[in-house]
Amino acid sequence: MHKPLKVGLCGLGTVGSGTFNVLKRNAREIERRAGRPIVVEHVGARRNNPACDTGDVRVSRDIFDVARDPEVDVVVELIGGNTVARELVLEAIAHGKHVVTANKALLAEQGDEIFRAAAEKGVIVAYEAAVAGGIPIIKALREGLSANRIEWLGGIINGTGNFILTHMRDEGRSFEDVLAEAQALGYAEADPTFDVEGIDAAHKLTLLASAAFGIPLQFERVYTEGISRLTQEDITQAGRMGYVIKHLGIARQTDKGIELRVHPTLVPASQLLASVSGALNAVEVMGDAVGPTLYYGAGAGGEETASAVIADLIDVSRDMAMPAEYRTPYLGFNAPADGESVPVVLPMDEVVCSYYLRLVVEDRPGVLAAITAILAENAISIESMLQCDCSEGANRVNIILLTHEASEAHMNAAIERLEALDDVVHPANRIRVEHFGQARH
Ligand SMILES: NC(=O)C1=CN([C@@H]2O[C@H](COP(=O)(O)OP(=O)(O)OC[C@H]3O[C@@H](n4cnc5c(N)ncnc54)[C@H](O)[C@@H]3O)[C@@H](O)[C@H]2O)C=CC1
Ligand SMILES: N[C@@H](CC=O)C(=O)O
Ligand code: NA
Repeated sequence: MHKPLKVGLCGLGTVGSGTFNVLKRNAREIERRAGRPIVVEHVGARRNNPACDTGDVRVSRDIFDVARDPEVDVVVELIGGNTVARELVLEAIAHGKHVVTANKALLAEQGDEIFRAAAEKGVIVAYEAAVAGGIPIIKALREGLSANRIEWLGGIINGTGNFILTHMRDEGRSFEDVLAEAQALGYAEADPTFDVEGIDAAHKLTLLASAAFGIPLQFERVYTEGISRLTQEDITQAGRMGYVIKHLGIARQTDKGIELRVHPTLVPASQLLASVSGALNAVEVMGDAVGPTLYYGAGAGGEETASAVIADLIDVSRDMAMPAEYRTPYLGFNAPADGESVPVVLPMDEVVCSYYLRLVVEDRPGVLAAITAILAENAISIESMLQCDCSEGANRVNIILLTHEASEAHMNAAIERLEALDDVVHPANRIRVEHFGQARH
């Protein structure tokens, strides 16, 4: 029989305990796939986790003992964050270990350093679990779709955010109440502002965009807006107009550069993405040869994410004996040839899309004319408009507009002038609109 692959498992929280348990439960199946047993040799954990019986496996309180253990072939980093986790991963690499991680914050922000160190040592760094949890989207982009020029991808890549929006819409529950439930279920990041302010989705989009377009990791260039300012009123009004509000990550190749953006988005209720509920994720990818493809499933959760961690372990087991230059590149592409350029990220001001705008206004003659004049002066044409009651009293109404495509710069300029009107009583609620797959003008 082949020698087992010996795993050093660091972090025994939601994903760590899920990984331990699935490795144990499906040991026979995994062994037949990997061609040898995959066994946990050494666990690094601050404390035991009642969800997981480590039996006679060696457990150290100091995770660096795991990274330095000569018996360990591959270190699985599941502690999260990007301080100690960075040191742990670099230490493991320095000791010649392969690494599997679910840590998108670490790779999106410090991936350059980590992949460079790994390349120098000839070790694998695998991260399927870092994007969309159990959905094999990194595998799809790096391998399954590798014949294609990717035109765009977009999707729901934060389970906590989608869980919150789903329950706010379907049950009218408050943001705080649903967030607390997502935390209790183990979906949220240690700091849940990463989920609700879009940072976690921006980390994931950074990794997706590099794997899709062969561009460097550029987390700092992702335009990032979260869901914390969305109102129940907008969720309801969008529904009345035939849309669902989803928090999306979008990366699109255009003639001028690559759009990289994360924000709440109106999606037509008839589209598949609109019906993705709860902590589920879905990513749609458009390849020039294959056309649209859709990847759907669990984006968060212990065993769900463990599924991707273990798939990476099986890949490590198969590929570690292969010369490094024949393995799948970390981000799916080899470095560009000398003199070959890669596309740049498009500044947000130059992004073009359609918009939903909700203005709360004093119900006085002339207000509508003033609004439409400002939009026209900024080259923004209106697709449809709705005036309806608002909850702020009889003298105030909601004006809701859907626009045709306009540039972000024009929309920003228009909003500034709209908000300066005496009769507009609040900052405008602006939500971008996407019709994936339909021709753009
Ligand atoms: N929870 C989920 O659904 C998903 C999580 N991830 C990622 O997986 C990673 C782990 O997430 P969770 O399991 O949810 O977190 P968690 O908070 O449940 O578990 C992390 C564990 O690491 C331990 N830990 C932290 N620092 C340590 C140290 N210095 N020494 C020893 N132990 C230490 C903590 O005590 C905790 O038990 C994160 O990078 C997260 O972003 C990725 C996909 C889904
Ligand atoms: N907090 C994340 C966990 C998975 O990456 C999420 O909610 O999606
Ligand atoms: Na994944």
